[in-house]
Amino acid sequence: MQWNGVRRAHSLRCCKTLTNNTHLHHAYIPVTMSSLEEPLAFDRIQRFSSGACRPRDDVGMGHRWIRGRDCSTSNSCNDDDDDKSFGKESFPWKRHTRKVSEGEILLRSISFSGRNSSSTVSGTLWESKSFQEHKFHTFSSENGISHSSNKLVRGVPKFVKIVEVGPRDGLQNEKNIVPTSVKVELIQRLVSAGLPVVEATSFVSPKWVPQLADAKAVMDGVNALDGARLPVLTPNLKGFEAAVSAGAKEVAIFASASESFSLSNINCTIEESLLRYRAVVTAAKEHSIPVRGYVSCVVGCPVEGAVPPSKVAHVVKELYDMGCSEISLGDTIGIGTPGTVVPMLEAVMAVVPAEKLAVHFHDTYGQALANILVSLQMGINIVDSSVAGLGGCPYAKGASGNVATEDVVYMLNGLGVQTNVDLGKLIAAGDFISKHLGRPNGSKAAVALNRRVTADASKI
Ligand SMILES: CC(C)(COP(=O)([O-])OP(=O)([O-])OC[C@H]1O[C@@H](n2cnc3c(N)ncnc32)[C@H](O)[C@@H]1OP(=O)([O-])[O-])[C@@H](O)C(=O)NCCC(=O)NCCSC(=O)C[C@@](C)(O)CC(=O)[O-]
Repeated sequence: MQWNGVRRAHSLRCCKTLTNNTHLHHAYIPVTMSSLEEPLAFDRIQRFSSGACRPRDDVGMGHRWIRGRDCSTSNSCNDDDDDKSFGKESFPWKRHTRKVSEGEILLRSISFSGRNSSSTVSGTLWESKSFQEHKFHTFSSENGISHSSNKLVRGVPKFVKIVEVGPRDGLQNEKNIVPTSVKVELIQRLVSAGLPVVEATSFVSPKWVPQLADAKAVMDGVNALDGARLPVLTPNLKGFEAAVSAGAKEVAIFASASESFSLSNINCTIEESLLRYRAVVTAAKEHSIPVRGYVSCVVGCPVEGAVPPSKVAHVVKELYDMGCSEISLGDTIGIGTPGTVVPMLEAVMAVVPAEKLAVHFHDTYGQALANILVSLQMGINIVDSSVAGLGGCPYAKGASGNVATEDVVYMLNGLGVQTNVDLGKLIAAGDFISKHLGRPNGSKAAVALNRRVTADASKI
């Protein structure tokens, strides 16, 4: 989650400490958020989780935060260690090369094999003067791990829907405004990589998020694309109406589990935002437009510290009851670990079915893939991610972007989970936007695979 723009003074009702400040504005927020620069060590966790704004009677979250998960779901959290084979993966490589005539332009073909043949995903990428074929085995073929035989992966779904949020969540944070044509090409590339949902832009106030002020033009450029859904963010009826007249066929509303964050992000309290969103959902129903709901700060808030799972569950349930077709749980500042994510998911899954939930992890502490894995084990099968790990938060120094889509796809391929995403084309899309932004691709998998390709090419 990233944003930029104006922060208007607003009455604060959520917490005594903040109420004592006359208003919530830039000068306040970064001071608290700068704590993200420090590693989240044990003493740091205690300081973070005892934020001044957290209700004093909330001891449950602090306990969980420190002690880690205490899970009662059947498919994920038994800690038996009788199946040690999972850790013994090997990575055999098959490589065939052949020379081609100078100047001939060929497409590289890479195939990524999962545990069984049905999970193989292949595609073409990178124009090249040479042709090679690799088989990347990211699973062990020796120990015979399968969904039915290994309890650690048994709970993982066979198919995961990836919701690509890079063009919106990623680009809303860029210091320099990205040209509309680049945004459009990025979306085109992501759609052609097989991503089933690509969040295209936001119809928010351009004063708040100038980076996405070209929302209508972006929609004009991508409306004709087939093969993917292209939802957009709408914070109110004004945004909804603009989105519909720009051709949007799906929208997303975004609430928060933290009062302070709600105020700083959309300038209203949680309850006020829910009122607004009811109006959006009602209007969307009249147009038969599906509405996705987001809840930010599901494990921690940059201002308030730890956020109790019960509060997250309350907001999620409100969005579900008002008619959201899917609700995405955002670890906005990427502070979660499986130890905090599991209790949050337990609380949420007690009020909304797992199949209606998505997870949205930022990767500030490098915990995103672990958090995704544990979420999948608990029955979630929708994952948000951002190509090349685009993103970062201007008010949380040191906070990074969403987990990189390439890394998620690489992990899922290794688990034999289908996504229908062509990793090669996805990496090419990530390289495209990274090049435009003038920085290295933020995906570790993309960097490693690119390095391998370069090394192999030099041997020819
Ligand atoms: C909600 C508001 C509009 C309230 O902002 P406000 O200032 O309280 O609104 P207002 O009603 O007083 O309007 C102020 C001005 O904005 C205009 N305006 C009002 N609405 C719109 C609109 N829809 N589109 C275009 N313009 C709009 C309105 O017409 C007016 O213009 P003026 O009269 O001054 O010229 C503002 O706070 C806002 O736009 N916030 C958006 C912030 C944002 O986009 N944040 C990032 C997305 S959330 C996120 O990233 C989290 C997520 C989803 O990724 C999950 C996670 O990681 O946690």
